[in-house]
Amino acid sequence: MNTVQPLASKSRKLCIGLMSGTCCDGIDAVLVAIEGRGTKLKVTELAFVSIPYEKKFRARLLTLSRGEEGGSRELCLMNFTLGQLFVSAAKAVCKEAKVSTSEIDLIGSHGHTFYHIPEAQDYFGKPVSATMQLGEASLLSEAFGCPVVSDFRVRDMAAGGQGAPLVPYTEYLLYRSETETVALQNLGGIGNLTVIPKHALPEQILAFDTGPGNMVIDELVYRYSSGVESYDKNGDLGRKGKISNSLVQWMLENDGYLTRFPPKTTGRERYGIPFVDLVEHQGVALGLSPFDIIASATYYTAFCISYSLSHFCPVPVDRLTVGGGGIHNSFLMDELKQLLPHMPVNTQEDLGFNSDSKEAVAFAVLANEAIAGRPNTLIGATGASHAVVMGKILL
Ligand SMILES: Nc1ncnc2c1ncn2[C@@H]1O[C@H](COP(=O)(O)OP(=O)(O)OP(=O)(O)O)[C@@H](O)[C@H]1O
Ligand SMILES: CC(=O)N[C@H]1[C@@H]2OC[C@@H](O2)[C@@H](O)[C@@H]1O[C@H](C)C(=O)O
Repeated sequence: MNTVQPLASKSRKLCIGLMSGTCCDGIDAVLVAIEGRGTKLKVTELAFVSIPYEKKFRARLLTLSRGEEGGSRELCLMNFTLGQLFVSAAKAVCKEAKVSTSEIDLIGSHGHTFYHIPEAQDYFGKPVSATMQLGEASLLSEAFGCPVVSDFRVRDMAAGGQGAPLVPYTEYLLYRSETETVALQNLGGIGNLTVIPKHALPEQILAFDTGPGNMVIDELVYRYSSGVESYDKNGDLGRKGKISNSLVQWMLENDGYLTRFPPKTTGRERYGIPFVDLVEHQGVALGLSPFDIIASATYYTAFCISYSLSHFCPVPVDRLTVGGGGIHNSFLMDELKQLLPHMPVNTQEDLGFNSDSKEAVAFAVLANEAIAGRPNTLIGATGASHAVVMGKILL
């Protein structure tokens, strides 16, 4: 018997979406009311909270995920510790909305991407894709007593996909247009682009990771502020520097990801500390100041987006809508607009959406589709052989 069926048919559900992104800055929790599903979906945001990780905890999580220290015991503990933090964030968003936890119908939790290797080799030398999201969802199930959907990416990988990006399916449901070809750029730790041609069918949508979003900028700022700041607030530091063509050219030549054709996805494994070490070393060798290096890294993020739009887009784009925390970096936004002089660039806010809650909303929506047994992936985003129902359902 399918015990989620009555819930799947409920006309209006109160759902929580939970996300910890590649910036590793904390947990985003959103409470939404969801009516309908598929192209009939209606989502109303009721409350949103972002609970930052404590500095020491964040540093340990990053160290552990780089595999430099820690072992099986700590990995096991981290899964449950994150699970508890997800419970606290979910409770906090209920409090913010003045909704009791017993009123929640459904939770969709992305967890935290601990490691993601879409193109690896297994022990026997065969190609394999693997990914691991932490944040034990059973703790949410126990705390809220409602169905919880989690661990979305693995099912897509099992179907031959890269397990990312997943938000584009929800962008298709919420942002498609009958009159325009819409492109959506997310500026999180990683940048990712979705192109939705006008009147598109799901299989006509293209989405992929463009390269670094804020990840390289954040790490540089962290270093130059001796750990006091973790991002370039409003882009003020980058704006003080001068973009170095030589450093940008060097980044381009040493990137190895940007020029590859989609489907493709990337993460901290490529643009994390080892990459930043090289960028910083090269910047110093070129005689650049910290501000110049931050400015050049910021420009590079914008360059990757404009390169991706001009090289990989199958159809002309009518407008670009940007979301994710990077919209608050006005230097980055200005550079992006300058690189795309003929394209209208706006933000999610201009369309009445919240940039910061978008990914958390997406995982509530993906959970809502999963409990109805509806495929919730796009093959043009992940490269899977067929669309699948992602998410493990805890009843
Ligand atoms: N006021 C601000 N000024 C400049 N940058 C900001 C500001 N606020 C947030 N950011 C940037 O946004 C980042 C967080 O963005 P977001 O929460 O969208 O990333 P994420 O969800 O962790 O990443 P991903 O989408 O790759 O998983 C911060 O690390 C910072 O770089
Ligand atoms: C493996 C992983 O966590 N990938 C993230 C990352 O951060 C942004 C980009 O790379 C995107 O592909 C994905 O996240 C969003 C939520 C997604 O799946 O759409």
